Amino acid sequence: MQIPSSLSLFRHRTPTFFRHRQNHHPLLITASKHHQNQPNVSRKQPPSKNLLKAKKNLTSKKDFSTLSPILSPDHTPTDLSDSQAIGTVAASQANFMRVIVTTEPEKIEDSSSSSKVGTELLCVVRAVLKKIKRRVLVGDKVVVGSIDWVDRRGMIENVFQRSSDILDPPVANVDRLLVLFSVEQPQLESFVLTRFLIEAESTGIPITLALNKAELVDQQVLSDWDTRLRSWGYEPLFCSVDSKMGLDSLASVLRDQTTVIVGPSGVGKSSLINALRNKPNSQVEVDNWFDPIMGSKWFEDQRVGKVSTRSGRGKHTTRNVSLLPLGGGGYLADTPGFSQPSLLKVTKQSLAQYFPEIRKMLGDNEQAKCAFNDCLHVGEPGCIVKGDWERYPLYFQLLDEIRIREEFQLRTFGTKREDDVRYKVGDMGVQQAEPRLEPKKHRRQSRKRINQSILDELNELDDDEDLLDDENDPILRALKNENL
Ligand SMILES: Nc1nc2c(ncn2[C@@H]2O[C@H](COP(=O)(O)OP(=O)(O)OP(=O)(O)O)[C@@H](O)[C@H]2O)c(=O)[nH]1
Ligand SMILES: [Zn+2]
Repeated sequence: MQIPSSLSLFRHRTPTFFRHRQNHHPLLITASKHHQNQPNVSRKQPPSKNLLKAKKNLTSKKDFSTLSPILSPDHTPTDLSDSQAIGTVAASQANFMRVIVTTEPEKIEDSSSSSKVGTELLCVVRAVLKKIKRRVLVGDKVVVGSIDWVDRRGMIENVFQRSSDILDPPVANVDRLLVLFSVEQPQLESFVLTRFLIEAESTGIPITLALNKAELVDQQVLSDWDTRLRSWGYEPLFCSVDSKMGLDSLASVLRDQTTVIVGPSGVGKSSLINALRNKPNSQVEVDNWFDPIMGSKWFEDQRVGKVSTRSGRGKHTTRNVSLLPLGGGGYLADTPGFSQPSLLKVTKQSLAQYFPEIRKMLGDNEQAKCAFNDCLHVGEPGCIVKGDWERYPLYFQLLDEIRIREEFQLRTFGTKREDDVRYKVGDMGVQQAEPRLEPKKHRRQSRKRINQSILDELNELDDDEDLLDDENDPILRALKNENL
């Protein structure tokens, strides 16, 4: 078994970058206010020896004032040390993240012959980020520190603010949604397509609409769809993975961007992902990201599908997604997005703005606004949205569906705002709604509570010892060694 030299991950507890920024960064000062004193914690149950050491380290030595500020997306740190770099999280598995370096310290660039940009680093997430619930997602731009350039390891120290994040699949900083349908097999159907488009529009992320399997129908059918979809407000790209038609245009649209493909089953999403990666007839690469570094045996043991003895449920069952680097630059998520659009983020009031046709009617007529601000555009007097467009009936149909859902929410939870309800996918994938707790900012965590949650999390690690036993887990072993 290959044992990574993860010791080096833990050497620099307080990276110079953060110490430096603390002097002038207002966000940092706010963020660190509540954590300045040393925590004073009582323990409920005796944890195992090695974790006890880890806890002691966290609760006595850790300086909480270095809690990381949220970095603005276009902030470029000029004071990166030799062991720091900026990168993009391309994949995550168990406790590890694969980060591709995008910006390196200038010193490194000068002194070494080859650039470190593009280097893949195997990283852990700095414990304090987990404690303050700063989740690191695939797609996140991050600061990596404590880098060992030889062994290609590091520790994620901070996360830049996201331009967007989507939940299905969980990816940050998505630049584009590629809505993929096929003209045949399965046949293109306007209502299903509209549902996907509305769901995509509701993310606010730019959309490209592509229609695959174009080789299966004649030119007339393509041109009819082209006319129709243009009247909806889209410029469809026709393509065929089989005949390679249109793949170059698609590749150039996706260049230098992070893209998630969405669309129904069977339209060719996986085939297209493979084609754009020039990997004909191969499985989408998901599983071997970490193997070269971790050694597959060890990694297998950490994988999805292990069943917890306690809960009887699978652990780590969250969907793993990786960003696959595209030849011409940019990334493609290997996991297609929302296979069944739920439209849960869409309200009666917001639905209209997700129809380009309605947007155009309202936008084109600066002074000709609807008589009422909250007009639903269903034929109210003074409404400027007339019924002379193809998808008007579909708008009604979706409005009806959303109205029924909102009434159900109102009856069940006393609120119809999507934000107040969260949906848990329960057994057998059935969605269950439950009222959301008060937003976090109204229940600011006390220091004691934060400290307790640190201990709780470490206790959870204790509980998970079947999964992360210290002899086999390089990180726990490193922690243990460091504290000896
Ligand atoms: N005729 C034709 N068939 C295609 C084309 N692209 C993909 N297919 C076939 O369509 C079928 C479905 O392709 P997939 O790539 O699995 O589709 P998918 O969208 O990933 O499907 P799910 O995994 O169910 O979501 C496969 O049999 C492909 O070979 C194409 O351009 N033309
Ligand atoms: Zn109106």
